[in-house]
Amino acid sequence: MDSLSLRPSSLLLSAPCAAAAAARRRDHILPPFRPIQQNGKGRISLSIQRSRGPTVNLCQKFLDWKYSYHRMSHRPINTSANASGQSLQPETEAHDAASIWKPISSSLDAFYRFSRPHTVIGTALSIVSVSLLAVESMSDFSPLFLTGLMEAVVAALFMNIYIVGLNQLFDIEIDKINKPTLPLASGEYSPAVGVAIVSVFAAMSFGLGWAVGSPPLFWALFISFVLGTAYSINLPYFRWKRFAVVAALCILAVRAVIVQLAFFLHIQTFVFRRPAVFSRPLIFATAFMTFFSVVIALFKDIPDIEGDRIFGIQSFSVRLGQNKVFWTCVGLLEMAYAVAVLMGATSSSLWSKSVTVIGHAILATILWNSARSVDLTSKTAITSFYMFIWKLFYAEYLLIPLVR
Ligand SMILES: CC(C)=CCC/C(C)=C/CC/C(C)=C/CC/C(C)=C/COP(=O)(O)OP(=O)(O)O
Ligand SMILES: O=C(O)Cc1cc(O)ccc1O
Repeated sequence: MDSLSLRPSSLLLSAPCAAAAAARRRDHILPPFRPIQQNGKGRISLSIQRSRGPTVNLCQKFLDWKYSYHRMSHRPINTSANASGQSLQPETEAHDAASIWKPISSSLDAFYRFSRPHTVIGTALSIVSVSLLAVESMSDFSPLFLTGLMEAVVAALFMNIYIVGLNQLFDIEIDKINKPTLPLASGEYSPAVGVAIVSVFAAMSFGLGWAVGSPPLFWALFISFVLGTAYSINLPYFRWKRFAVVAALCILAVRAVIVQLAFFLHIQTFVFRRPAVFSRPLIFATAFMTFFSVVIALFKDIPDIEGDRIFGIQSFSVRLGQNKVFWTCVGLLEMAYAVAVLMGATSSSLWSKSVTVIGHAILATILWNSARSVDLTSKTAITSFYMFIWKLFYAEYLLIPLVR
């Protein structure tokens, strides 16, 4: 099973050939190779495709050198006995410790990449932040609140890992071009391992959601599961990521509506047993995150134009061009900051007014200055700006509990 019944609808070139050509054009320092494979002897081997041009030979030489250097630097030096013949052993022990630690650290590293940490941080921060909107006084910081919050965060993170993991399972071939370091695309995880991880995380999320017994929490998990599945899965009428507007609506529904409303309701009605009241900061958070979700949905595809085009994903960047989408995203975020400044200015609380106005004005300025210096011809520069947008997303959730 190479990827889960992925059938690119508009293949102009044969996928492996196109992948090799695309990889050659990428501004990654990577040779045009097929996925990294473990050859069973612990050595990483790369199966080079078709032509072996000078770049490939250079890369192969570099990798051979790196491998032999790696082996040399790990070769144990015999210090098992000193001059008087006494046994020393530390090198063997150090070698054993390294051979135990290395696979553990590389599995942790692969799982870290598989979990798409920028989305995990966003989910955790957003749920903590909207939960704080339900806090009315210091006495609300009770073990009851902390338990309810922890349950919601953990269940949502499990679902987050299911959603992003399922996406990688159905995108193995696309990610070989767009995101070759993801563990399914690189071959570090087999599809069977991917299926096992996503199944376990979906089950743990629903198990926890069910055990907690909070209707808003359970529905939040269920709707996110349905939308996350429909977004990626390759079945008739699904794989909504192919349609730019529907794909953006899925992300908007979860990140703007469900996260704000359902997680607030979980704390407000299930944990605190208070009536549902949609306060000004909650409405602000939902409106602001509507802008932000659209920006994330649009922006995440800007660096991926190559693979998306080959596999028939009609993203906005594929249809309109990277430059247009980039500046639309910057414009949308600047508009959201302008609305936030205006809304802060109308606050009746002086400290909240100051924090909201000044905080958003600073973020808007930083965004503008950073956007102007991005080299739109470099995939690395666009990707790093995308990660900067996630940092603005985190910063927003630090400001939201201060909005009154
Ligand atoms: C459970 C809760 C409340 C939150 C989960 C938080 C998440 C993951 C929200 C996103 C909702 C959603 C429907 C996401 C689908 C988006 C997805 C998996 C995008 C990846 O899209 P690609 O275009 O394949 O991007 P990459 O190339 O970066 O993989
Ligand atoms: O989480 C999200 O809001 C969308 C998303 C963005 C991304 O860069 C990778 C995965 C993903 O789900």
